[in-house]
Amino acid sequence: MDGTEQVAVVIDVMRAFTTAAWAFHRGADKIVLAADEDEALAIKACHPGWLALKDGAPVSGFDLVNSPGLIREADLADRTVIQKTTAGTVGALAVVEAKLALCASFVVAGATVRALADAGADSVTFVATGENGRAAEDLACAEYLDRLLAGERLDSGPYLHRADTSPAADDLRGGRRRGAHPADVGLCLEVDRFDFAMKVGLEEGLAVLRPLRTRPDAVSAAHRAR
Ligand SMILES: O=C(O)[C@H](CS(=O)(=O)O)OP(=O)(O)O
Ligand SMILES: [Mg+2]
Repeated sequence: MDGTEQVAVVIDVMRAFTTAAWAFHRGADKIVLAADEDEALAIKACHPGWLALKDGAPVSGFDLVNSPGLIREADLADRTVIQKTTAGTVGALAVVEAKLALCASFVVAGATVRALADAGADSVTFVATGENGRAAEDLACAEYLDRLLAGERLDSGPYLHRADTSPAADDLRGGRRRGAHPADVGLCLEVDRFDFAMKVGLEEGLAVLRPLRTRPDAVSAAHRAR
């Protein structure tokens, strides 16, 4: 795609963009997305006071883990977090130059759709990040967002069920993912837990994720115009 023309929504339900939303809720000012562990640590070295977060088991040099259940206990007031994960942050970096790039999960679903409507987006590319784009929880969230954007009144139940029965959820419950909290799956399935979308863009050479407040009536206004 021509990155500068497109609107992209990058989805990682379990767990990058559920964790990111919780980080903002806990006060984070911004989240810098890093391509890998080395880059995350290099960015941290240049910015004393910034906190580094990665997926997997806790590792020396990193301050936080990619787990909503753990992040919800953290005091991140006015802090900058550098996030590196296997799937979500990699997907976001791939579309960071798009005209509008949002990072999404179920916890910011409604706000994401409002942000798209607010921007007048009539063509949206959804990017499922898990399992090379085949992750059931990400595809369920993408379909949910797409149908909401089309103006359908939806029961989230069937979409959440697909995510709840996904291999990722099974791995988390079974303790096969490192750096996890028992509440992680449940926290990833809280639809509209937060009222902000999350927008990523380039700032001084860094990919920066920030909360994006939306107009509550944006979707209904967009539908009236169709
Ligand atoms: O932290 C996660 O859930 C995954 C990595 S792993 O499968 O647990 O190793 O990363 P994400 O990019 O959030 O899907
Ligand atoms: Mg994932």
